[in-house]
Amino acid sequence: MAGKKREIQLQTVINSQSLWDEMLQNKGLTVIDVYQAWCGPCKAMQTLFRKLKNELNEDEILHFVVAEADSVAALQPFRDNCEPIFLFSVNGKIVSKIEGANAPLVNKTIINLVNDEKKIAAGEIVRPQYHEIGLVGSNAEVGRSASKDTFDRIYSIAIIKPEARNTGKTMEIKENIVNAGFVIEAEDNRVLTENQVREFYSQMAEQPDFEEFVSLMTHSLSCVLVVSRSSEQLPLLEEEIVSKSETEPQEPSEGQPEMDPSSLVKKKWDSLEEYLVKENMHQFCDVEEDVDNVNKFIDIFFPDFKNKKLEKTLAFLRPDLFQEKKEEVLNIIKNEGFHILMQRPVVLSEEEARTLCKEYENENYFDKVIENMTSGPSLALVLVRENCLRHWKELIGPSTVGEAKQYFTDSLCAQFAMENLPINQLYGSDSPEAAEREIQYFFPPQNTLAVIKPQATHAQREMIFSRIKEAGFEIIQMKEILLTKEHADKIYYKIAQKDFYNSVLEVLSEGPSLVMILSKWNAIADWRRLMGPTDPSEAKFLSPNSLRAQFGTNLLRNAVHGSSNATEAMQSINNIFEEAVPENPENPEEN
Ligand SMILES: Nc1ncnc2c1ncn2[C@@H]1O[C@H](COP(=O)(O)OP(=O)(O)OP(=O)(O)O)[C@@H](O)[C@H]1O
Repeated sequence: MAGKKREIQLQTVINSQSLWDEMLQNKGLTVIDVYQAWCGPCKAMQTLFRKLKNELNEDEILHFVVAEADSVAALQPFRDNCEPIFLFSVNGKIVSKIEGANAPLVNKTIINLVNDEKKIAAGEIVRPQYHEIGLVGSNAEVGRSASKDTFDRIYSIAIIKPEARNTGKTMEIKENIVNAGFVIEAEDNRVLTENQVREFYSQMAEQPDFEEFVSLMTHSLSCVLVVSRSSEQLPLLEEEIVSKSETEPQEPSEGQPEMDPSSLVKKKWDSLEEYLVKENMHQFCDVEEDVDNVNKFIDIFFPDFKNKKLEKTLAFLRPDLFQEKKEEVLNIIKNEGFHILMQRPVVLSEEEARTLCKEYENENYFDKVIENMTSGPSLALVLVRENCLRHWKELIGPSTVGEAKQYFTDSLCAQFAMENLPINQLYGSDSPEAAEREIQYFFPPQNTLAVIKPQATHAQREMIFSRIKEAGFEIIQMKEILLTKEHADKIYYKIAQKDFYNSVLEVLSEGPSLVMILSKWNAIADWRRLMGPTDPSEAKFLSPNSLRAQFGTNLLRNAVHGSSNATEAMQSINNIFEEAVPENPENPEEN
C-alpha cells in the first residue's frame, strides 16, 4: 500500500480530456506515461522517474503524469497499443515520443530537456524551436528522439478441412504455419454449419460441385484458426535460415524428441495463402485474408476473441536461478496473474544455448554464458495471461544486470542477479511469433486416446470439454461410438483377460461413448493426472478436482478412460481411428 501511495504522489493521474488540457498548462517539462486501462501504467519505469525526481529536485519544471489512453480524446491514436508510450510535453507542446520501456533513452531525454529548461530560465540559451508532434495519425511519427515503433498485426482466418483432419494432417499444417513465422492466435475444432460454409466459400458458390462440397465440409470436424503476422519487416531472409541450418547440424539430446534449433530463427511471409500455396498445403487449408471478411469471420467463429485476448510466452529460468530460487520465482509468477500452462526442466545443447542467448553474442562473457546455460537444467515454462508478453518482459526487466541495477531496481533481473554472470537469469520471448516457435520447440505435442464413457450426461460432457481446453489439450479427432466388444478389445486389450472385463464391456454397452485423440506436450501423463485415480471414491479423497472424482460414480462407471503409456496410446489410436495420425515422439518426458 505504501508503494501505491508513493506512485500516486509521483505521477498525477490524467483520466479525462479536461484534465489533459489542464496538464498542458504545466510550466517546464511534463513526462507523460500513456497507458491502457487493461494493462495499467508502466511499473518498470516508476523507479527511474522516482530517482530522477529526487536527484534532479526540479519540482517546478519537472512533472510526471500517467494518462489513460481510453479516457483522453487526444490520446485516441494510442488506444489498443500494447507497448508503453512516453510523451514529453514542454510548456504544453508535445516535443518527443518514445515507444517501449527504453529506460536509458527516457532517462537521457528527461535530463536533456530539464537541462534546456534550466539554461533557458538562467538566460543562458533561448528556447529552442521544438517541432511539435501531432498525435493524430502519428503512430510512426517521431520527434526529437524515439526508440522503436510498434507494428500492427495482420490477421487471417484459416480452415483446415475435414479431409485433412481425418488424415491426421492438422498438427503438421499447424507446425509448418508456426515455423513459417505466423502466430496461431486462436483455434477451434468444430463441425461447420451449412451457413458458415456457404458464407466462407461464397466465391465458389457457382461451381458445379459446390453442393457436394458443402455436404463434405459439414459432415465432420474442421479446425478453424485465427492466424496473425506482424506487419514489421523481419531482418532474416529464408535463404539465410536455410544456410544456417545446413551448416550447423544438430543431434537431439538424449530422451528428448528430435528438435531442430533452426526453427527458433525468425522467418517471414507476407501472406498465409501465399505460403500455403508455395508449400503445397493449400488443398488442405483455406484462407481468408480480406480485412473486412476476416473481422466478420472472427466474430462468427470466435465471438470472445476481441474482448479477452490471452497471450502465451515462453519463459526460462536459467540453471543457477532454477537450482537456487525456483519456488520463490514461481510464487511471483502466480502472484502476477500468470497461469503456468506447461513446465519442464531442460538441459540445453550448445547450439540451443547459442540460439537463445544470441543477444549476448558480442559480449566478452558470451562463452561463459554458453558454458553456464549448458551446465545443468534450466526451467522452461509456458505462461498465459492477458498482455502476457509485455507484462513478463516488464517484470523480468532488461537483459543485463548492469542496466537493471541502474534503471529497473524492482525488476526480477535486479532482484535475482547472480554474481558469476552479468545477465538476466530469466528469459521471455521477444514477440508473439518467437513465442509460438519457442513453445512448439520446447513443448512438442504428444497424442493420447481419451474416452468419455456413456454414463456422462450432456452437461457433464460439456464440463469435461471445458476442463480439457483449460488444461491446454487440443482435441485433434473425435467420434461418438457405441463401444461394442470388438471396439473395446481395441482399447482395453491389456485387461481382456481380467475377471472384471465382462463388467467393463457391459458398462460400455449402456450407450455411445465419445472417443477422442487429445494432443499437447506430455498429453498421456497430463490426461491421466486430470482423470485422477481409477476408483472415484479414492479420487474424491486423493484428487478432489479430478474428472473421476467429480463425474465418476463407482469403479466401473468412472467417467473417463486414457491410455497408460506411449505404446498403448499409439496402438489404441491406430485401432480406433484407422486413418493415419502423426506418431508420438519416442520416449516422451514426464513433467
Ligand atoms: N478391480 C476392478 N474391478 C472392477 N473394475 C475394474 C477394476 N479395476 C479396473 N476396473 C475397470 O476397468 C477399467 C480399466 O482398468 P485399468 O486397470 O486399465 O485402469 P485405468 O488405467 O485407471 O483406467 P482406464 O484404462 O479406464 O483409463 C477401469 O477404468 C475400471 O473401470
